[in-house]
Amino acid sequence: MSSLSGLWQHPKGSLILQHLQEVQQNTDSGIATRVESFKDASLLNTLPSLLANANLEGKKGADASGVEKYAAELTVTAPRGSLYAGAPLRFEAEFPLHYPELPPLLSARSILHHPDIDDTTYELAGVTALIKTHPKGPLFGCMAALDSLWDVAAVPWTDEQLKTFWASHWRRCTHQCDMVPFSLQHLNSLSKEDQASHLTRLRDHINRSMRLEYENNGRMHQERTRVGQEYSRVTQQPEVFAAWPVEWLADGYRAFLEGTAKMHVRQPGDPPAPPGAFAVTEIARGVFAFQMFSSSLCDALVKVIKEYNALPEQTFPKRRPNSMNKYGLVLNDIGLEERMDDLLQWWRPLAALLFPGHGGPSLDRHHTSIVHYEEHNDRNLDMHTDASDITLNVHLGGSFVGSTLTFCGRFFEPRSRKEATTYVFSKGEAVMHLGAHRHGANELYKGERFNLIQWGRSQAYRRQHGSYQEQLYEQYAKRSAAAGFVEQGSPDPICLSRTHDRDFDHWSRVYKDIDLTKRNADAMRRTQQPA
Ligand SMILES: O=C(O)CCC(=O)C(=O)O
Ligand SMILES: [Fe+2]
Repeated sequence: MSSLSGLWQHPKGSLILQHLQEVQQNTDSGIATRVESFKDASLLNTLPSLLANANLEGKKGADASGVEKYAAELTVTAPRGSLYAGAPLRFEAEFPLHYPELPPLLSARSILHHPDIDDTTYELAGVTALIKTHPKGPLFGCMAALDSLWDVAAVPWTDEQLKTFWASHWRRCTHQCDMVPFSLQHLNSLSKEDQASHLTRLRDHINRSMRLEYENNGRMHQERTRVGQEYSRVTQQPEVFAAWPVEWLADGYRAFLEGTAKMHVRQPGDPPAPPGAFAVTEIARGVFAFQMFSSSLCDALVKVIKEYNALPEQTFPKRRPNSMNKYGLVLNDIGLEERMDDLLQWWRPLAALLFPGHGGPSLDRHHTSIVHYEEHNDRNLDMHTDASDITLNVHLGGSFVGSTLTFCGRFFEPRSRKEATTYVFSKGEAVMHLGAHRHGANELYKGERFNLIQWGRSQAYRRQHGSYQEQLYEQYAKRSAAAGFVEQGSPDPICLSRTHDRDFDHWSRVYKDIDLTKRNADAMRRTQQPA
């Protein structure tokens, strides 16, 4: 255990160790027993001890707001027979310099289905909460909230106290705790005896539902691991599963990454980039296009997609890439998560230059999928913003007519539903834009189109005040709070969204005589795509 402080060089190394040990003791008698006899629940509970024993290569740094911290990545292999056995699981631990005044942060780096892991922040709420960083303990997370629940019987609470309890402790709970505040409301009206039996029933209920949630998540994780492992065994494209050679990048992009070519950003209509430069075209304000993949990489990926789609659904399920497409694939789920991690490393340096203030330099998580448009399946994609900080969209190929991509404004700007630009991809070409940039794919008339979409996310950026995500949540909150909330101003017809705009019905009546597919025709005249 003592190796931790040595390797990590954190001035509070020994205190961290002590806390990790406490957590270990706590979990032995704590969560694990509460989730009666379900062995996989304890996987993450043992994480702190694994962490303490791990041979950590710590690094010192500062987060976006300048807080100095010590971070380390660790790999955990779950015991055989566990639902989490199989691929090693990667985690990240961060301890700020001013620990324990500032809390630590444990988060998953691998995609991992587990009730203690927050789906959007990847944080391990339960484990982090148990690390005692404050005299009273940072009581966030369901587990810690449960701890407080056991004290309730002894101290009858006023309504005001219950309200505060709810606001500070239950906010982050998953649905397993949904009925608890409701149930607590009645507590004060009961006799002492009834309170005790009420709490016992409540505890039983929570136990049962937590157990279910652990089991369901574990099974989901196990199934995902199985699919990835089996597919990587049967594929005819094993080279896509091994580390990708740099030759799979377009020459100019490779030279940029290797530091032998400088980036040259041009506007459409500007003279071409000087010879030897890496050319990036700003096709719309804040939307950048460049050649990224070689033709061989595009072809190899399309083969993977076609091959996987032809496999039986029962053994190789096909998950929808986003809430609006029915066809396509989530590459992270078919055994390519690690390759997609590598891909993120390949475009982060460019994102750092093009979007320094929007998480570009610190992209560290992703959701990666394939969109596939075909005459008889998905033919277009409604105007939308992405659940990403920055998106990379690479055109892999397919022979098609139509299927252009239109960009409007950015979510946080008053002109978010204006300024449309329509673009036609070439094979291997990538487009990079903010997730907040409104865009949509226009009608495909013939053939099929394949694109790889990587939604890049930055943990550090998301924790900063004022990120797009925060604005998005605020906007959603406003919408649900005020029935009848509508977007501001008149949209360009092309920027109207059926799925995202509350005033869609109104504007679609106003624009009923406008042929929205015309944007396709305009863009198509500029290209010579085969039918
Ligand atoms: O059709 C495209 O190329 C864009 C797809 C897209 O925007 C998405 O999947 O988020
Ligand atoms: Fe998108």
